[in-house]
Amino acid sequence: MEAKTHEAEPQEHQTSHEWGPQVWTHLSTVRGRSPLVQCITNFVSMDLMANTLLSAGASPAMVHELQEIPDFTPRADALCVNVGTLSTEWLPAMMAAAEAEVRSGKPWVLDPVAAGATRFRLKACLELVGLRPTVIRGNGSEIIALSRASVGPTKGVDSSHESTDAMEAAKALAQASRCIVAVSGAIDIITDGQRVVGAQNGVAMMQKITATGCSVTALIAAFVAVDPLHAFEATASALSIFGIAGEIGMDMAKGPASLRMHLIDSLYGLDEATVLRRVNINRLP
Ligand SMILES: Nc1ncnc2c1ncn2[C@@H]1O[C@H](COP(=O)(O)OP(=O)(O)O)[C@@H](O)[C@H]1O
Ligand SMILES: Cc1ncsc1CCOP(=O)(O)O
Ligand SMILES: [Mg+2]
Repeated sequence: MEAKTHEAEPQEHQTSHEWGPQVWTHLSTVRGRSPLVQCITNFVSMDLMANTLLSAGASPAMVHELQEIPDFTPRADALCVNVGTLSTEWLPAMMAAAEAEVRSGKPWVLDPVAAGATRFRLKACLELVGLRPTVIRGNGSEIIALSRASVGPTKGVDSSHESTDAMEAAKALAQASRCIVAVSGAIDIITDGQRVVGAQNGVAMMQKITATGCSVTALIAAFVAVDPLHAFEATASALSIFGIAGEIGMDMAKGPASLRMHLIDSLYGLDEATVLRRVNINRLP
């Protein structure tokens, strides 16, 4: 039987002013509870993803061996599945872990990296979507490809679309898959198929650091782990917090490499006043 943990009555839309305290509560709860996040992710992202989770106060574990899933996954508070360096050998572990999370009523988050680049990848992503992720987070091109279930010309893991180009695709995917869909970009779009908000934190230089998208997906998993009944709000909070850390990090950075370091430091050091002042989440039409 499928456990029903991550569906609550939709709340009314809030103003940006009202989001601040909620975003701070999500971050403080992650720091206080330190959720264990199992990550089955690509080789490129493992380091930045683990460090992002640690600096936010969560506990990362990169566990991807199929034989370990039955022992390990039930102990995780959330799961992050990322198909960035997908191979035939890894897919069964991703599927088994997702099924285990759903069975134990825990949230899991999918990052469909380069979903539209190859037929193998698209088919795998569609199978994973069928296992009811709590949240899907991709860039504009990935969400469009997944929503249309189509392979096409892509820039691989990078987006050739603005996040706003994927607004309707995101809504359709959220409705069809009954999950939260987040599209990252200059404006991060978050939708449950009905409500749509935009988180406008972050800096463009974050696109020049590999695995920032992967890492914010894992951060979403940590935030949803501590508030599974409000996955929509927790997803917006995670994207906003990561963006704020990027904004503060950019004040000290000289380029992508130092931004990577300062982003992690800023995420670790975020305080309540800064979060309340900088959160920029608004309803979108
Ligand atoms: N133009 C931009 N302005 C501000 N933040 C951005 C911009 N582009 C991407 N970001 C941020 O960078 C992070 C990674 O997003 P993105 O580059 O879209 O993902 P991916 O790496 O999966 O393609 C997200 O936190 C997103 O909000
Ligand atoms: C470069 C690369 N190639 C396969 S996965 C990957 C990392 C992609 O990370 P992100 O989607 O966060 O930019
Ligand atoms: Mg990505």
